[in-house]
Amino acid sequence: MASSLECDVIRFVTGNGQKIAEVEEILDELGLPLPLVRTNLDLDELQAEPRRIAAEKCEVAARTTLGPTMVDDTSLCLEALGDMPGPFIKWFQTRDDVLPRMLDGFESKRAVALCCVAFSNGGPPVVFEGRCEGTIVEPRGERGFGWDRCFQPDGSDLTFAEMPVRHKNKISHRANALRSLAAYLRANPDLLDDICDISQKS
Ligand SMILES: O=c1nc[nH]c2c1ncn2[C@H]1C[C@H](O)[C@@H](COP(=O)(O)OP(=O)(O)OP(=O)(O)O)O1
Ligand SMILES: [Mg+2]
Repeated sequence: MASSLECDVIRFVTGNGQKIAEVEEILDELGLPLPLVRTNLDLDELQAEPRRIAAEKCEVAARTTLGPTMVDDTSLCLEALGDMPGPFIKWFQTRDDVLPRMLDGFESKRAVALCCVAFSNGGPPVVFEGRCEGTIVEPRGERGFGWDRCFQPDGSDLTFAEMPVRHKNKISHRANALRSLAAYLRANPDLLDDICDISQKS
């Protein structure tokens, strides 16, 4: 705790408070409590391949915030629909049961949640991808956000919205992306030189 006060900050650019809450909890759990500060910038999201959306958004954000920046862009890919809506998922969340209704008449209910976390400390962004496979089900549960009530990860009888947040944060697409980021930052501690000393935090 004390060391983070001596640190500069990383701007986490998002309009979604629940997303950054999960990111902070996952990083804590990984023993890497980065000094994140939420910055609520409404930036355009280039519609492209998911990794590029995150990279582009991070680059624009780093230029705008003029400092170390992180973004998370999350896609939900439905097998029956050729991986659509993917990054467009946000615009399909008009009703709680919209995902199961979209798959009415399709045999496959398979879905992949894909989280792309991009980080830049001024240079070109690096992107880390995390996946979580599962199935789309009728909405169940009260926790979480977005499409958590309709996503049941493989290996569980519960939707993300039914399981304790700690459990979601162990197995989620976001946790998998942040594990790769943590490994990268631990292998390249010089990247955080101006921000914080992660050796005190592991
Ligand atoms: O773990 C998740 N569990 C359930 N739903 C989720 C999750 N993560 C993102 N979501 C939702 C939010 C948004 O409807 C869409 C992704 O869009 P995405 O652009 O990444 O998020 P956003 O626009 O809400 O926030 P931001 O300002 O960081 O772009 O899927
Ligand atoms: Mg967004």
